[in-house]
Amino acid sequence: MKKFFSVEDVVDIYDLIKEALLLKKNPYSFQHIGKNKTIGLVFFNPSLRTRISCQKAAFNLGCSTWVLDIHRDSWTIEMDDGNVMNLTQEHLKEAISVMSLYCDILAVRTFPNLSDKNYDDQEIIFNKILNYSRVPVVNMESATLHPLQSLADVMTIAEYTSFFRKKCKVVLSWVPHVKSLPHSVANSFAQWISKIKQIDFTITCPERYNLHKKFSNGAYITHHQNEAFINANFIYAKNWSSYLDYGKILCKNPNWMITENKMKLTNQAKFMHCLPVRRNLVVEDAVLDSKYSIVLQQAKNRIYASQIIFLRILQSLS
Ligand SMILES: NCCC[C@H](NC(=O)CCC(=O)O)C(=O)O
Ligand SMILES: NC(=O)OP(=O)(O)O
Repeated sequence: MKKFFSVEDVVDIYDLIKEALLLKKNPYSFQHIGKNKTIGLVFFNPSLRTRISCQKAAFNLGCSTWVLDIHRDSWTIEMDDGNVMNLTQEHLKEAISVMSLYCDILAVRTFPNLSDKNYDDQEIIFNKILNYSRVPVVNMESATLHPLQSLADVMTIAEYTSFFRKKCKVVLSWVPHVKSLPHSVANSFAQWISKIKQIDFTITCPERYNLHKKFSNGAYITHHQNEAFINANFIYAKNWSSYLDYGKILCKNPNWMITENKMKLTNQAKFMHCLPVRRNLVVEDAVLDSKYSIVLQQAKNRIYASQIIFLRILQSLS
């Protein structure tokens, strides 16, 4: 594997999930591969899980890591080309080129601006980073996708379905939020799920909240949340801002929150969320604290999702 931007960089997703689950059983089996290797983790946005699970994954492979939180620790970075840099201190071009000299894999988080749809859709920043880096780049959540999260999510579903032996219904449900949030987690989840043929996939969201067709292709889409929940085996809750009215918050209706009563419509569905989650805005305490919630299993699988990706890249280096 030469880079990890999306599911399209994966040859066989079933194989990848299987190997990641094997790593979970035997996390130190490839400790030799990371000897004298370094993974650089660069954050243009906050993180808890991605940052620490990637560090743990690297540790499991015998690699060292360094982390740079751009806004807290570094110079102000100029992202655009051709500007007179009166207000910014270092250009992305030098910053990424230099950082890539200090590691063997460069993992980067760059959220969308949510104001210029084309700019975000074309992944301008991530593509510049790919271009400037001398080493393979891993996506830790970009303008449109969060593939490490989605890999952990499909691994979690695999664990609860005896590796997809049972057909299952997965529902991605939009939920309310007070902030304008990216589409990356939802897009990426839809993209990965659509590659697994045993999954019957539904997306439910308010009017004008449909995701880009490129990612939601193949899903059954309904604006009636209750209808979507019937017979569901997994409810994946996530807020995103409107895609059509790009980045806008058009709905704050609290009736979209996931409640215990709504979960009763399902087939004893497991509750999933990528975290961080705002309690009693997105989901009721009673659901998050119930035995149906598998958010911590998802978070744990973030380690092995990163680990299998780092492993595949390290194997391709040697
Ligand atoms: N990496 C997981 C999700 C990150 C981000 N959530 C957030 O920014 C929520 C923060 C808040 O609740 O203010 C998102 O939706 O893409
Ligand atoms: N789920 C996830 O990516 O969490 P962080 O934003 O805390 O890394």
